[in-house]
Amino acid sequence: MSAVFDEEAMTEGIQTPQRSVPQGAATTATTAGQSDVILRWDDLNYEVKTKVGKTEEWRTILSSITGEARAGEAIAIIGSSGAGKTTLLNALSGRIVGGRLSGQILFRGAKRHPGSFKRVTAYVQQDDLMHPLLTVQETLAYASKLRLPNSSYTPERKTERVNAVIRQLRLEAARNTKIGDAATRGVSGGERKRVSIGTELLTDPRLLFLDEPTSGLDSNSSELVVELVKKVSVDQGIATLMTIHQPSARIFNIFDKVILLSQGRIVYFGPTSTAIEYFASIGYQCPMHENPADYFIDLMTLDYRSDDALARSKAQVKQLADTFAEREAQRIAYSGSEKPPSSASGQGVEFSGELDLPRNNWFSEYSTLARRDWTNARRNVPFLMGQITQSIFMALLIGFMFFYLKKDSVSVQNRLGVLFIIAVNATFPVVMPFLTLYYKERDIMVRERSSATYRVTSFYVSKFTTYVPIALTSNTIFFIGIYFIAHLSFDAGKFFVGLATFFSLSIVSVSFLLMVGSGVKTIEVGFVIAPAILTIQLLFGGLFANPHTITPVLRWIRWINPVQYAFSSLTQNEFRHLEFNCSSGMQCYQTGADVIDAYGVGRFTTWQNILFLLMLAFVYMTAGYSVLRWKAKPKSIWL
Ligand SMILES: Nc1ncnc2c1ncn2[C@@H]1O[C@H](COP(=O)(O)OP(=O)(O)OP(=O)(O)O)[C@@H](O)[C@H]1O
Repeated sequence: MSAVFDEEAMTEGIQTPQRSVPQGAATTATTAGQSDVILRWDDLNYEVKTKVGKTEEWRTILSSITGEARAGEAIAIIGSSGAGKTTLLNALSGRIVGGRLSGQILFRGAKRHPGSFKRVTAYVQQDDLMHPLLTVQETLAYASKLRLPNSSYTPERKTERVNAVIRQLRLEAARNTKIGDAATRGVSGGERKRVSIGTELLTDPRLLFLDEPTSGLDSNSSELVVELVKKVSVDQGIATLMTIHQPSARIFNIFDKVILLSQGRIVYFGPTSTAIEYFASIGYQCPMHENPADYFIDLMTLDYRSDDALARSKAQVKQLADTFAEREAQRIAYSGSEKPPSSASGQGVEFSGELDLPRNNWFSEYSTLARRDWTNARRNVPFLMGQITQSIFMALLIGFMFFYLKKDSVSVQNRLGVLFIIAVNATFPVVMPFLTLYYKERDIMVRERSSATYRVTSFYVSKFTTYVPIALTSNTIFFIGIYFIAHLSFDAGKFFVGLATFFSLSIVSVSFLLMVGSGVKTIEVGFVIAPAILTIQLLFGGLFANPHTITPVLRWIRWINPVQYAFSSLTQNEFRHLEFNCSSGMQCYQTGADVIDAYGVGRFTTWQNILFLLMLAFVYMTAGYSVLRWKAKPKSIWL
C-alpha cells in the first residue's frame, strides 16, 4: 500500500492528515511498493583527506552503502564508535561538509534540490540548542511562527499545530516549564529532547533524521523518545532514520529496520525482526538472553587489546561486510533490480525552486525574532542586573575619583582623563558581556537556519535592535552619574552633545561585537581578539599620543578608530569656551581651545566626529553581516 501525498500541501508545508500510513505497510522492503520509498541511496562512498600537500592521502569513511527508507518506517543506524553512523546520517540529510561523496541519493525518485529537500526534512541534532529562558510552549510557538507559512496558517492554526505536537510528544505537563540550562533548572533531559523533536515536527516533514536522540538519557526516557518517534512516523507517514548507541533490547525491537555499520561498511540492513535469523544463518547465533544489539555491536567492534586480536576482529568485520554484500547481490539478482524506475535518470518528482524562498516576509520574521529576543533579554535578570550594577558602580567610582573638577590648569589633565574613561566605558563593558550572549544566539540561528527557517538579515537586525537599547540604558546611567559627580560643564547643550557622542560610540560598540561575534569560530577566539582590538583603539584614542605625531605607518589607524572620534568629539565639546585660571609664573593652558590644539583633536567638528562614528557602526554592521551570511551559507555536498 502506498502513502497518499498531497502535492500542493507539500509545497506549502501544510499538515496532510490523509498522508497516514497503516502500521506494517512499510515494514518490509519486499512487500511494499516503490511509491512509498521516500529516500533511496545507492552505492554511497565518502572519503576525507587525511594528509595535505604532495603526500595526499584519503581515508574511506563510508563504502558502498545502499538502502532505502519508506513512509512510516523507523530505521536505526547502529555501530560502534567511529563506524560512520553520523557521517551516513549527514550524507543522507544533506549535511556533509568537505571530503568526497559519490553515489546517488533520490528523494521520492528524484534528485534532491537543496532548498526544497530541507523543507520536507527535519534534522534533530544531538545537542539540543534552544533558548533556555523560554518555556516549552513558547519555544514551540516561536518555532511555529517562524517555520509555518502565514499564507496557509492563521495564528489559530499555528496554535493548534503547537498543541497537537505537545500532545503527540506528551509534553502537556511541561508546557509552562522553562527549557533551562546549566544555570537555570528547566525541563528534564527527555523532555528537552522531545521539545527539540517537536520543533522539527511542526512543519510536518516527510523525512526525520535524529542524531543520537537517546544520548545522555536514562533507559525509560530513551525508550519513550524512541517509542514516540516511531508512533509519529507511523501516524504521519514519515520515514525516520536515527543513529543510536547501544540500544536496549526493548528499544532495538521498536525499530522496523536496522542498518548495522562497521568501519564504514554495511554488515546488515533489513528488518529488525530478521536480524537474529540472518546472523544465525551465517554462523553467529545470538545467545538466548543476550541483547541482540549488544551482540551485533560486539561482533562489529575492532578489538584493540592486542595486535592479534585486532587482526582477528578486522578479518571478522571484513567477512561480515563481504557476506552481506554477496547476499544482497544474490537477492537483487533473484528478485530483479530494486532500483526505482526513475533512479537511473534521476527524473522523478521535481521540486519547485520556489521552495527555496523564505516562508514568511521579512517583517513577520523580524517581529517574531525581536519579540523572542526581548522575552529572552527581559528574563535574563542576572545579565541586566550585572550591566546596571556595573554602570552604577563605575559611575560612582570614577565620578568620585574626579570629584569636582575645577577650572584651574591642573584640572585639564583630569578633565581629559574623565572624558577618555567615558569613551572606554562605552566599549569594553558593552562588547565583552554581549559577545557571550551573541555567540550562543548565533549557534541557535545556525541550527534553525539549517532547516531554512528565516533570513540572516532578520536575525541580525533583531539582535542589533535588542542589544542597542540595553547597552544605551546602562550606559546612560553611567554617563549621567559621572557627568554630574565629576562636575563636567554644567551646560545643557554640552551635556546632550556629550550624550549623543557617547550613544554613537555605544552603537559602534554593539556593531563591533556583532562583527567579531559573527566572524570568530569559537567564543575563546572572540575573547582574545575583541580585547586586543579594543586595546589598540584605546592606545590610538588620542590621549596617550597626539594623533598628528604618530608615525605615518600607523597613523591610518585613526580613520577606523571609533575611540579617537569619540574622544575628539567629547574633548571639543567639553573644552570649547572654557577658560582656566593659571597660577602666576606657571606655564599653562589659558583656554579650552589651547587644549584642543595641543592634543590635536580639532581636525573634525563635534558633529562630524559623531557622523564618522555612525558611519563606522554601519561599516562594522555590514562587515559582520557579510561574514555571518557567508558562514551561515550551507556548504554541504549534494548528490
Ligand atoms: N571530516 C572528517 N575528517 C576526518 N575524519 C573524519 C571526518 N568525518 C568523519 N571522520 C572519521 O570517520 C569516522 C566515522 O565518524 P562518525 O562521526 O560518522 O562515527 P560515528 O559512528 O557516528 O561515531 P560516534 O558514535 O563515536 O559518534 C571517525 O573515525 C571519524 O574520525
